[in-house]
Amino acid sequence: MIFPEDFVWGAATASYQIEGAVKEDGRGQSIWDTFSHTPGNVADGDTGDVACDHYHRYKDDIGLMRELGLAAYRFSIAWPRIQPDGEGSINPRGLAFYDKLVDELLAAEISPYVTLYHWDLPQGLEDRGGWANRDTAYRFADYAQAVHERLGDRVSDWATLNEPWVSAFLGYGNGVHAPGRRDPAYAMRSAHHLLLGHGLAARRLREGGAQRIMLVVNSAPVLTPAQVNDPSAVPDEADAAVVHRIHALLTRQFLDPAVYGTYPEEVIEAAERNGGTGHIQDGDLALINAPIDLVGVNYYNPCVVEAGPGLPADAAWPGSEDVKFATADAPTTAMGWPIVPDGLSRLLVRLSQDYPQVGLMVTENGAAFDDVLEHGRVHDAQRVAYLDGHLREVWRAIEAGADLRGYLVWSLLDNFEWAEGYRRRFGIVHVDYGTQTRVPKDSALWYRGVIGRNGL
Ligand SMILES: OC[C@@H]1[C@@H](O)[C@H](O)[C@@H](O)c2[nH]c(CCc3ccccc3)c[n+]21
Repeated sequence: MIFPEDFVWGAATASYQIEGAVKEDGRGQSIWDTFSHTPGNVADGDTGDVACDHYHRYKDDIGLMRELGLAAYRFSIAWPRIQPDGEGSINPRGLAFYDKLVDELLAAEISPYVTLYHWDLPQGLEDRGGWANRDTAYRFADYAQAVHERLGDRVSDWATLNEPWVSAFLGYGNGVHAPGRRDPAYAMRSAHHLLLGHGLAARRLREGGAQRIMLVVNSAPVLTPAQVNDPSAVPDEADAAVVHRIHALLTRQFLDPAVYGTYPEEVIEAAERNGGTGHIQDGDLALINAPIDLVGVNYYNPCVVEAGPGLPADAAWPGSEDVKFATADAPTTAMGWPIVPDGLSRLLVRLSQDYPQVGLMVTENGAAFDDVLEHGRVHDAQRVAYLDGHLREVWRAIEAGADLRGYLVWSLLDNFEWAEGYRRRFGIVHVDYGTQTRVPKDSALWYRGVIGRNGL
């Protein structure tokens, strides 16, 4: 299976998960600093205070990327390094770090893919309402413009947000992520203001001459248990209604406004059930509908649902009523997520049909397994099998006509896995957090071969 000539092979990370140095060079506090330092929120009391110490080790890490032959590296910029309080004057030392990072990547002939927001909102903005406050969307556009003005001459690929669904529904809906709010009305408002921030920022980026702009979403084919292994299975009426609604809330809630300037009716209905639609102002959808070039797709597993009693209160989010999130008849990763490779091709083909105007890029795909470092090696055969299986599906989606531009594995390094802390390892490179030693796993060596052959 040989991929297109210009197919982009890379890896992805995010600022709070790898950088550490949380108080260095004027960095302000983020909601993840606050959340991780609040006892009970993160497994083992882990925080991102040190993480992979990438802030100090970025040159060596880029050397690793070069050895693996990566063509692209997706990373996120920590807003609190650029504007410690989320607005106002720019912190020159914060911006200087990313300036050096970009130059080091270019020197290694690796294309920088910048994510402007990967969840580390400045705490100062959260103190003023965070994403539930409409003003935050405008602060985000100012921040995006300031970063683009400094890096836009060398960075061509810009993602505004990483996974607004997670920011809104895990951050403000069920509170398992920062800022840990449990308010369904706030969740609906936050989802809208994140989209507004995306649209406003995308316009500033385009005005500044950005070459490619993307919105990155967590997405999945929404399937009944029977459909997981039998695509021809026909769900009953109740299950079909749940599948349709969850697809609307998980994926269409974000891609329909961005690509078409419309909300699915299921989103309006969820808002009407949770605080109303007063936050949606005339003209907002036109602002959100800023032209973008690509949709970034983060895929890990299908979303398996059937009609049922709904999530318990501490896990529920607007729209999850009457839904039972089922398990699939499939092996699982260390996260308990089902391994269903053809879910990726089914998703990519569906998105290419629903949103033919934009290209697609797999901006995250990967798996956590209980890796063992022995004699200086990590024989992560399960991760190789996971990646191999999913890459075959990416190839099939291309064969089926999807405009797939590239694949970025999650993640380059083992890192801070949000509420799971450091106990879950997604990296193709092992990190010993005690010594900060990096060891490429077998999956990294395998991936280097895939890149060298441009295929499987
Ligand atoms: O959980 C693995 C990765 C995270 O480390 C990335 O930062 C994030 O972009 C990302 N998104 C997803 C899929 C949605 C999800 C997010 C968080 C927790 C569970 C599922 C998986 N991942």
